[in-house]
Amino acid sequence: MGVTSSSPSGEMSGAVTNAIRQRISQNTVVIYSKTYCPYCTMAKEVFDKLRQPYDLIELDQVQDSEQIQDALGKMTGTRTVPRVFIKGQCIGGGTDTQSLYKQGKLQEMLK
Ligand SMILES: N[C@@H](CCC(=O)N[C@@H](CS)C(=O)NCC(=O)O)C(=O)O
Repeated sequence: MGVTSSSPSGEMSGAVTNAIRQRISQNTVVIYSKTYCPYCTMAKEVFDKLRQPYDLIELDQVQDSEQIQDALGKMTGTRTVPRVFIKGQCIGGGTDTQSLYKQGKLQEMLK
């Protein structure tokens, strides 16, 4: 994310939040995930089925993951993974993604 760990915490969290905002505004679908998380797999499988590309951040494989999760918690009200964004809006986690898909609402959101 290009953020140094030596930044004061306020500056750091602002930079992390800005980086998330930039990412979700530049990609139709963004998934903040962890490689071993079954709910994350559930969300990824839905978009794979739809052949919908997504920007994927595996938080167990990046630096600053705690700060990113904190920022996601503040932005979306939930700190768990996955955090799934469509067109800049958080649609929730894995169960939410699957439920929206089954109702056909996810497909509508992607149009
Ligand atoms: N109901 C949530 C459950 C998500 C959940 O429990 N995720 C776990 C990982 S499998 C989590 O975020 N645990 C805390 C953490 O990894 O920081 C969903 O469907 O997304």
